[in-house]
Amino acid sequence: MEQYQLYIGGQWVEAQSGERSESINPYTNEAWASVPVGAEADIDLAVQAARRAFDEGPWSKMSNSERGRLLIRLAHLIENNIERLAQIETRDNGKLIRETTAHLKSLVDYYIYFGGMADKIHGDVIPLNKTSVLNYTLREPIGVVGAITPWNSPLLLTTWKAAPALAAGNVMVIKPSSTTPCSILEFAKLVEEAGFPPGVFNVVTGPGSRIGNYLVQHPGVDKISFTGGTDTGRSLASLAGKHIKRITLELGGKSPNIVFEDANLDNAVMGVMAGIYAACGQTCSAGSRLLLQRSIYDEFLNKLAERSRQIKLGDPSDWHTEVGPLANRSQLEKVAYYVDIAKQEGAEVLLGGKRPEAAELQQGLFYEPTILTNVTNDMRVAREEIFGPVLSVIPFETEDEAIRIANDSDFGLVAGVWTNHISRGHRMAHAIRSGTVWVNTFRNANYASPFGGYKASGYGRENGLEVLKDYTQVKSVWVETEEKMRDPFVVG
Ligand SMILES: NC(=O)C1=CN([C@@H]2O[C@H](COP(=O)(O)OP(=O)(O)OC[C@H]3O[C@@H](n4cnc5c(N)ncnc54)[C@H](O)[C@@H]3O)[C@@H](O)[C@H]2O)C=CC1
Ligand SMILES: CN(C=O)/C=C(\CC(=O)O)C(=O)O
Repeated sequence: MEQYQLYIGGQWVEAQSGERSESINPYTNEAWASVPVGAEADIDLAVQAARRAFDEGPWSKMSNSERGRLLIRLAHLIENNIERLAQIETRDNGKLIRETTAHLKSLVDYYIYFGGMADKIHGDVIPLNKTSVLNYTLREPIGVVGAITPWNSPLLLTTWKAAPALAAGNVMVIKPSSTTPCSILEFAKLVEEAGFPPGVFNVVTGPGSRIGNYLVQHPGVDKISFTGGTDTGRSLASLAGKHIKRITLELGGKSPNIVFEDANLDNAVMGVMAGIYAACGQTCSAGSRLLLQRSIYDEFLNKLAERSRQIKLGDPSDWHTEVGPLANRSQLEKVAYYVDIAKQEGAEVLLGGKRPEAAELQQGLFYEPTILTNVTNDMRVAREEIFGPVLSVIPFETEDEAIRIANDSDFGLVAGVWTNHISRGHRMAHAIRSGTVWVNTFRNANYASPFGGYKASGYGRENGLEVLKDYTQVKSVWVETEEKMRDPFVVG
């Protein structure tokens, strides 16, 4: 059994309570690691360490270039540990080794990109119509960032916060999901090895409803960055509001994948599968509503169902596996619950809709790739995030109807559009109310391209230059060169 500790102030420590819990491998359904159960006292220690690091430690005295070099050194350490970290995340989360490895390779690029950005974050000199005054702006770090991260892609989604936050000069207290803490704790070992000063990067594991809440309300925390469910995001936003605390929210989705009759149907089949079966559907970017033009409805569904039946479920650490287990038992139960609701609402199960029967899949938290038909957009299964391999198929006749259905959602995270009519692709991209639209592709992400939601999918952006707005604050400096102060009773 692997043993982990909290990483606070550059030290590896037990939780103040001494309490520990086990992390479960969702493929074997067995405990494989033991981690501390942090509580409020541990958050206090981590925030104090982060505050000290930001307010008076060597980090605050470093040049931007020195901070950038640390991030680039971290990138190279990740590069030397890709296989080990990928195996740990696959063991902790059940994500395919082919995807955790791809994620880890991309993390190298993230830390190089933001390491290179660290000494290019600056303000402006403002040209005024007053010659006696010099006015310039500074773009400064916000301070202590509390990052609350989810279980579906722990290292990737923690990096989406840590790389820009550290590049901008902030310090961090990370609260990973209590169901998948291990890869983040392993990652903290590389942060330590890279030479980040004590207190710059702290990890406290434990129940989000207890210590995540506490972190949001902590007076020593200046900003919260959250990725997770919309319900949790909603309660955190209201908590942050009470404390006038900045918060960015990367929340859920119920995203449309829209296939027109003029699409390359074979590519669209792969794109729909990427949207709903990758990561076993456990991604905010899941294309969980297939909007299918009626003229190709039967032809496309037959192609999709035939390929879906061939999907290889199995051991996520096997490179040939295409869909692994769900990440935790409550997620498996949630998926099964929504399929039951769908049936009660009149949906029909074209494929899957149950746990697999194969003997070798009984131990793990598996659910069959599922296609639901006879779905209308007002059904719960078309309106609520399931976060599993469950596709709801909704037909449409015209482009306008497709736009109406796509936008008829509380969410607005991503959308896919499949058409060989390029002007239609652009029209759809402009008409759909979501933070990302993919045309003839699906589930692309990159360190240089901003990602985030419209509507109930959250606010703020991660990645790209855009993310700096969420990890810096602007100060305006005025310097008067006139000897004599002007009229004190009139604004300058
Ligand atoms: N948009 C996304 O990337 C994700 C969406 N989800 C959605 O959320 C649903 C619930 O999954 P959960 O694991 O419960 O996600 P969650 O949103 O509750 O958990 C995400 C993170 O928030 C923390 N957390 C939970 N409750 C909290 C609270 N009251 N205060 C502060 N932190 C809190 C958790 O410990 C975890 O670190 C999923 O079924 C899925 O629909 C879940 C994970 C990621
Ligand atoms: C952005 N995201 C939210 O859950 C998750 C990702 C990136 C993606 O799917 O595009 C992931 O889990 O890989």
